Amino acid sequence: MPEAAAAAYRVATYNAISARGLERLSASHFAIGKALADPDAILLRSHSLQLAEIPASVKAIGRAGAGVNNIPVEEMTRRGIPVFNAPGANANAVKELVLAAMLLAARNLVPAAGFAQSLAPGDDFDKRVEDGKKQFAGFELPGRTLGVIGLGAIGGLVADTAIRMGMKVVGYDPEITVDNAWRLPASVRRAASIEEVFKSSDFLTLHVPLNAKTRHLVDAARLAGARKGLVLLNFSRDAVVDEAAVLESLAEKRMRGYVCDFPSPALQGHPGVVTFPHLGASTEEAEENCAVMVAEQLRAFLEHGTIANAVNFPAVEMARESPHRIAIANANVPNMLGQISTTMAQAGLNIHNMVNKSKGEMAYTLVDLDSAASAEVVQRIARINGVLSIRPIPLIGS
Ligand SMILES: NC(=O)c1ccc[n+]([C@@H]2O[C@H](COP(=O)([O-])OP(=O)(O)OC[C@H]3O[C@@H](n4cnc5c(N)ncnc54)[C@H](O)[C@@H]3O)[C@@H](O)[C@H]2O)c1
Ligand SMILES: O=C(O)[C@H](O)COP(=O)(O)O
Repeated sequence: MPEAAAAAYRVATYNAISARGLERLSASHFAIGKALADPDAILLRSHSLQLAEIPASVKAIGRAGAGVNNIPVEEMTRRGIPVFNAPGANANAVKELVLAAMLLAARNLVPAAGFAQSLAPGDDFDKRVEDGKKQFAGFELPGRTLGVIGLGAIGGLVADTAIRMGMKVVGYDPEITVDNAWRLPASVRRAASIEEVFKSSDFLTLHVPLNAKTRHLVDAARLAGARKGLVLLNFSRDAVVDEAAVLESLAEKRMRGYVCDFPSPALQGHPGVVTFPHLGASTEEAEENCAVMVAEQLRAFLEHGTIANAVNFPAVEMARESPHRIAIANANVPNMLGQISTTMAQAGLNIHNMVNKSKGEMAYTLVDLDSAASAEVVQRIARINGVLSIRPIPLIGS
């Protein structure tokens, strides 16, 4: 995309982002380019973003997808930079791949297809087809139990579809949101512990983010308590599973199969393992949905300071009633608003409208002023202990 000469904002991309999303950042206001220098925002998918790639000019990061473990989120919070993602935008794509994974494991489709492809031509071709098929006889899904760990956007859809297919579903998610709980079919059984899910599942599917609590959530101890013949499905992240423990369980014929979206040297060529090249969100629809959602969120933040779907910032909306808007990220401690508004009052600035929201240890404030704040006032606010970032947001014409 050509760099607009007078663009108000610069966006550096670190992965291919769907054109439908980039179209939301109009060329008149946004210069977009691969690893563009001095960007106001970074837009990426799974690129593992290093701190050295995040210069001081960056005001926001947009992840066109769900997982943000490839972004140094805690450091961004300390710098007062929101990290946006696209919750739910690729959930259907992942759900469909999970269903495919269950079906291919139940019917031994990968080795069966390999067998059929490998048959040499010859007179007895049909006989060899019929003789060979008995090695691949499988089982059907209705009546089998699916365990779902993580009942968010993807886990919820997988649970719902499995119920519709006649499976029993047992779910585990101690941090489930009220909205996600309401969306679940009533017949999803709530497990009291993660061990109960392992014990009662024929298939177990993981839909949690990768973080300190979920790293090696599937380990040797939990697999030892799993139902014999378990098929484990991992479309979450590689490190949610201890691969060595899975390979051992497969070797001892306690587990039936491992289907995952994360190939690794240790898994290569292993019978009982099927891997895909991180394909979960790679559909035209999901790529568009994610790019459009995150581009809109970045645009709203850069142009107006409003926040939707930031993983580290509160949601903040405020109708634009003044061209003189200031956005401030600050520590969520007493008297921050008092100090900010006093500094503005001392400079003779009148607050027209204001909103302040907090999330965990940080807070975010939008202020519409009746007149412009000078660079000196902005600097004075920036120096208040606890202010993480401050940004005057001029109203740019359409
Ligand atoms: N394979 C792919 O291409 C692909 C695509 C999309 C997402 N993902 C992965 O899937 C993850 C989930 O995506 P989502 O859109 O469903 O996210 P989500 O935020 O909607 O759902 C995650 C759920 O996990 C739950 N959770 C967190 N910690 C937990 C724990 N210790 N035990 C049980 N539940 C826990 C949360 O409460 C939440 O309900 C992403 O973070 C990403 O890593 C992979
Ligand atoms: O977390 C996600 O959204 C997925 O892992 C998709 O990653 P991708 O955008 O690189 O396909």
